[in-house]
Amino acid sequence: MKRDESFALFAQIDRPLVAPSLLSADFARLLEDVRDVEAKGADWLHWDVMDGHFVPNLTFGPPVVKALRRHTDLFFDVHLMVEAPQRLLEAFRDVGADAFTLHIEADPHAHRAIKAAQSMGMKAGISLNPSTPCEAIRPLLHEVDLVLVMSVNPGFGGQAFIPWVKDKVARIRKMLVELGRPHVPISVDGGINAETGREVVEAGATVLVAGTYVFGAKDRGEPIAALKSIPLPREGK
Ligand SMILES: O=C(CO)[C@@H](O)[C@H](O)COP(=O)(O)O
Ligand SMILES: [Fe+2]
Repeated sequence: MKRDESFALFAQIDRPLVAPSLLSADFARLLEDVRDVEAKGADWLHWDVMDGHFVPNLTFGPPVVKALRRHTDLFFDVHLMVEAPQRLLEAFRDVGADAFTLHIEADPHAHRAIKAAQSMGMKAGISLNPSTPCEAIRPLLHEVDLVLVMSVNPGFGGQAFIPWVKDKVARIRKMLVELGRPHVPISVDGGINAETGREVVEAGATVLVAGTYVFGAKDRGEPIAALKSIPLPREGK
């Protein structure tokens, strides 16, 4: 799916979008892995940016995004697990990030950062850790373009899905419906496979981020197709 198509589609889609998480790709073959998942039907690319402070891990930053931006027209979904994420707005805009998603726990001025990201032409997302209550993001639901619900504690790939996060997805979808914004995408991130993917889609998710499940497969086309075959619940169900 091309960069400029994906957000216009949320009011019409009947299946979730699939965002392979590059954290589980082979960093020595990043371009080959990106080309592979693109050819096999990935809708977005999910970038886990970590600073060693907000989470106890370090990954990649704008230079790596820039290097791959030249090779693909996929939508770049940037998940910032960093403190003070607003410092990085320009840097990620300049290298071609499409969505800038910050953690509510990382920024007491999250609303300012969201408005700034949008004014720079990026989609703005808000993310919350498993133990952060949904209420913490409620005021922002009026204005965000994307909600990223963590279904593991952020920092690492390959962790087990936390099942009670499904209730949070359902609560956030209900809040969005009540606000008259039913098509705002909810993305779920952590421990996603065909089974957990189905569960979160039933709860209201419309984007599935998957690292280990996609990049750990011999043929990445199989997990991508399995996630894309999950039907979205019909409206009014
Ligand atoms: O943001 C994160 C981890 O902090 C994720 O995007 C992971 O990369 C998902 O990996 P899997 O749980 O699917 O292996
Ligand atoms: Fe992520």
